[in-house]
Amino acid sequence: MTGAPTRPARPVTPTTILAELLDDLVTRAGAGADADLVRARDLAAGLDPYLDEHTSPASSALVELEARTRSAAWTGALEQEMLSGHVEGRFLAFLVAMTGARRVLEVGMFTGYSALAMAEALPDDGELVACELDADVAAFARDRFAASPAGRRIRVEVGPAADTLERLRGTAFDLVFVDADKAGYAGYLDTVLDGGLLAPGGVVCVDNTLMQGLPWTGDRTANGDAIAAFNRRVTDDPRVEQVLVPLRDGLTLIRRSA
Ligand SMILES: C[S@@+](CC[C@H](N)C(=O)[O-])C[C@H]1O[C@@H](n2cnc3c(N)ncnc32)[C@H](O)[C@@H]1O
Repeated sequence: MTGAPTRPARPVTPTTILAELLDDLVTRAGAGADADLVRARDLAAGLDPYLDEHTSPASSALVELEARTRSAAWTGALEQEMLSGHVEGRFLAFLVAMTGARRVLEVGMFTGYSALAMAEALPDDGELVACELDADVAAFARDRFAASPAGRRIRVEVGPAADTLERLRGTAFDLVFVDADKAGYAGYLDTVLDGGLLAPGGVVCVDNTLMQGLPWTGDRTANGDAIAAFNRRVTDDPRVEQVLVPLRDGLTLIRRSA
């Protein structure tokens, strides 16, 4: 990445993709656009701003982290759209506080937004272990963690998450947030469940389980297929119960079956 400003974020969630499609239709229809079409566009386009406005604000450290992520010029596999952001960050922080989690594991850290959001909700002696493959983006995140008091609760593990999870076998976490390579999701969940990584009563949160709507519409892509297969596997897995929450690009909460 470099310091040059990059393009505006593109839509990457079912709602924002829908809003963009409807906006194109309204534009194409011109002055004669059907009132119901305009209403459908406004419903879709207004949802995220409404959620933002009515969710408690992010800390100044998170606002700064997001601004720096948005203004960096990303290359290769990384892009600004990977950042989870305000509402999802608040949701994850709420889960940490609500469950009384003391130990959190994150698989896929990027610039550290969700890691720092969750760390801010941990008690003083809490710890968050964040796995990240890319050493440069890990350095970006570490720089932001150093600028926040909650950052000292975060330990970054650089390398393939599968290797880190193997090393962590037997270390229990109260909350696990999976947000890395989609093809790896099933393996991560298996290691977490079978490798002693989930504390009794612990919750696993898995991101992007709607994957831009690809599992039920549109073109086949590797990520869409991986998420479709993962969702089917979890649905059929007698070890767990789950709920798919339509937050941003979909967040599935998973716990062991009673
Ligand atoms: C969607 S981003 C994470 C976003 C972050 N959780 C947030 O809220 O801002 C996915 C991250 O997973 C990392 N990643 C991809 N494959 C990985 C792997 N095998 N092991 C560890 N991290 C991986 C990518 O480098 C990327 O930074």
